[in-house]
Amino acid sequence: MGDGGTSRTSGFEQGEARKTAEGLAYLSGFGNEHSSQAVPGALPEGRNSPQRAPLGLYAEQLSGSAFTEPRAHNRRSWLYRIRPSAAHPAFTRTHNGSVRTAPFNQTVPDPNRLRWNPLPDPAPETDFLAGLWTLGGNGDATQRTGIAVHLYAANASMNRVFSDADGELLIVPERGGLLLRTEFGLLHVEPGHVALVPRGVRFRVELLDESARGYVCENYGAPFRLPDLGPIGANGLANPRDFHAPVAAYEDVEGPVEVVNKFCGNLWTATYDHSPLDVVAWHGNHVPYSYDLRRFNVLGTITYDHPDPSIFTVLTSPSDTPGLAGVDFVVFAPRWLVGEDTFRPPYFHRNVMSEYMGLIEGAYDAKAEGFVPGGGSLHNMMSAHGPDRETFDRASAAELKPQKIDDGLAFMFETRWPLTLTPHAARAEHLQRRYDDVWQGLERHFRA
Ligand SMILES: O=C(O)Cc1cc(O)ccc1O
Ligand SMILES: [Fe+2]
Repeated sequence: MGDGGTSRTSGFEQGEARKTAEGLAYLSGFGNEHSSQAVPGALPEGRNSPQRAPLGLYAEQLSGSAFTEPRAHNRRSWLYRIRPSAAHPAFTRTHNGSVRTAPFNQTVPDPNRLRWNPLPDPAPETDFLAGLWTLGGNGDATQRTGIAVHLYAANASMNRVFSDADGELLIVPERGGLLLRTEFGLLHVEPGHVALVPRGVRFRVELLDESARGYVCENYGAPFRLPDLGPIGANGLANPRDFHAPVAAYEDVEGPVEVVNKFCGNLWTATYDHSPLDVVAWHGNHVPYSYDLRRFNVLGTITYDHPDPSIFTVLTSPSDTPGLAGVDFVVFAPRWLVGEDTFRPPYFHRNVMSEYMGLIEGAYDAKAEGFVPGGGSLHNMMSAHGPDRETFDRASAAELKPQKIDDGLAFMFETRWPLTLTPHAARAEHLQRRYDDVWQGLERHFRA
């Protein structure tokens, strides 16, 4: 059991947030039954709901799965808090900003290969929520299927609290460190790390640098889990112990706090008379977590051929068909390439799955230029893509000695359903107009 410190101030100051973020304690392990208390004795022993919870706290269950789902998939946590979550005034609609939700049907699904530059810099005082910009998605949030792909660009810490009833949020920072203050405690993530906030968990994002930018996969479907390893064996890819959950830390703040709730595609707001980040102790397995992508144990060929990128899956959200993911989160991390008589970069391909890719740092081995950190590409179902001309020419002639790829960190959200764009993504200034050209000039070399 981890003992967290109490956090009594909201710590909106950037310097203060960084001081708080550095040296945070964590609980380790993916999917564990964790428990934590910020004050000794706050966590009841031996039962979840004593007649009177310790220290005058309120006991409350937060369910991430139906009560009746099989034990292996059952997710819930028990929270011991200063006020029950039920103590809040009515929510009223507020503007959705640039956040959109499935079903996405305002544009026609596009078979073209598409690529975007990074989002333009936000207006002053843009927090994480105001800076969320939906690229597109699939499925239907009310049916709990599919995903949305969002980007964010922010230059101010939130002084409000957000929760998403529609799905879990996988946050992939590309620029700027973040301190996530959640009901369960604090998580510090930097570019190269990811954070996951489960469905319904309230949190606030504070910036640790002047500005922050990144990507979000909002997953309406089954919660992300670690992929099965099959013949790989008992170890490898993302190792469970490298996932960090927070230790309990609470705000004892009275006074108006704005809480924004995303529900079935719309943002709703209410002003509470206290901070809802007031959980003093908790236990359970429906918890936020972070993961450092550089801890990923990259596996690959040691003979020949380029393995399919499913071997780089960090997390998967299964659908109702075995092996067919609602979404996989895949990372292209630094690694050695040693394949003999092999075209080593990603091959030319057409995929029944749809691929959204982003770049956290450096370059990606299939694209010589144009795919830049903070930008993204979409190769929808069956669209033909692969190495650009320059990469093809270079890799076809390269001397095949062992080569370390260590100048980039890219990722993919790969989903079983095509992604439909929001109108603002389809018309964006930063959509590259001539992406197709990267495959121009691939010459014929055929000789019969
Ligand atoms: O399109 C991409 O760059 C992603 C990708 C990478 C790879 O190594 C093999 C197939 C694939 O779709
Ligand atoms: Fe691909």
